[in-house]
Amino acid sequence: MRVAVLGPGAIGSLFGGRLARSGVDVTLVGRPGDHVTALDRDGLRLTLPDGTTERVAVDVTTDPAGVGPVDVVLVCVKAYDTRSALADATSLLADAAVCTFQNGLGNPETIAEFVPESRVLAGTTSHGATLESPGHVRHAGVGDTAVGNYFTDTSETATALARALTDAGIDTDVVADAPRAVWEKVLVNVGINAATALAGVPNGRLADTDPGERVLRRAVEEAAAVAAADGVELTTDPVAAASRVARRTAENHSSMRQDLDRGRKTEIDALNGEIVSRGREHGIDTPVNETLTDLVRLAES
Ligand SMILES: NC(=O)c1ccc[n+]([C@@H]2O[C@H](COP(=O)([O-])OP(=O)(O)OC[C@H]3O[C@@H](n4cnc5c(N)ncnc54)[C@H](OP(=O)(O)O)[C@@H]3O)[C@@H](O)[C@H]2O)c1
Ligand SMILES: CC(C)(CO)[C@@H](O)C(=O)[O-]
Repeated sequence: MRVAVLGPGAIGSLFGGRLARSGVDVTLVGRPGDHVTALDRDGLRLTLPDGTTERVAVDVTTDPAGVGPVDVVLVCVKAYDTRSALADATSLLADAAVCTFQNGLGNPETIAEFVPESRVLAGTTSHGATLESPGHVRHAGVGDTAVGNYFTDTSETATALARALTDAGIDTDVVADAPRAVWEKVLVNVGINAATALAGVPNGRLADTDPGERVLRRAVEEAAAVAAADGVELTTDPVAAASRVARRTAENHSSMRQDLDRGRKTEIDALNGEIVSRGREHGIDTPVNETLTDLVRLAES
């Protein structure tokens, strides 16, 4: 299997590095900058959850046209970069299945603007990765990963990708209902990310304080109503699931909190923002998500 990783940041470098280390033919496709320069010069420095660091030789380029045909493109840019990254990399998409491991809603639909729906895969991952410095990524936390076809029945490519990731040390399940998997992760992020970013608290405060618990519950309940209207049948209680993740990651600073703290753009539009716009389409009021979205946009501005 030939793989291209579009967006070799934290999660893209982790997945790409693990695949390369296990012998898969993988090319990281990034934007010019210090990180890509360091990857090209020194390989990837990957610090593992046990604290050890290894160096992995990786093929990296800023020129998608030079990569040649691939079987799978892993889309690992932030949600707000999906469309422009794919538009810059159409040469990679001729025959490839394109798989998103991004957080948020709307990524598979954006990918489907570039390839037929039968080639759109979507996954979720609870692994945690952090870009420590150019060329250096820390695998901060181990978690579950799932992948499946988003619009059609499970393809051989989805199964082969799950096997390749599992062989590379990223245990990956094939899911028949990828939209549900994506939504279930979104419901966790909708409950945790904006609230922790705005309040400046670690995730655990949303499970062990009354105001935190209230904001999480209201945001997730609104989003679950939108999921139901979107035709998604949840298999778990989404509020309990989000609270469980908040407790399990009690000391973590959510990705949105880190983004706001560092003055970076957040993925609010693909998370709570998408709940608000889909809610409007279905005639469902989402005042808590609307307020969280407005406040994060205000903080970003
Ligand atoms: N990190 C995690 O632990 C984790 C876990 C689960 C899910 N996710 C999801 O995975 C996605 C990526 O997150 P991340 O933390 O890995 O973000 P990140 O570290 O910011 O990585 C994104 C990478 O994409 C690159 N990029 C942007 N536009 C590009 C383009 N046109 N062509 C090529 N590369 C491009 C960026 O390059 P520049 O350096 O030039 O900006 C950056 O290297 C997000 O949706 C996130 O929610 C992350
Ligand atoms: C699970 C999660 C909320 C833990 O911090 C993570 O997905 C994040 O920060 O985006």
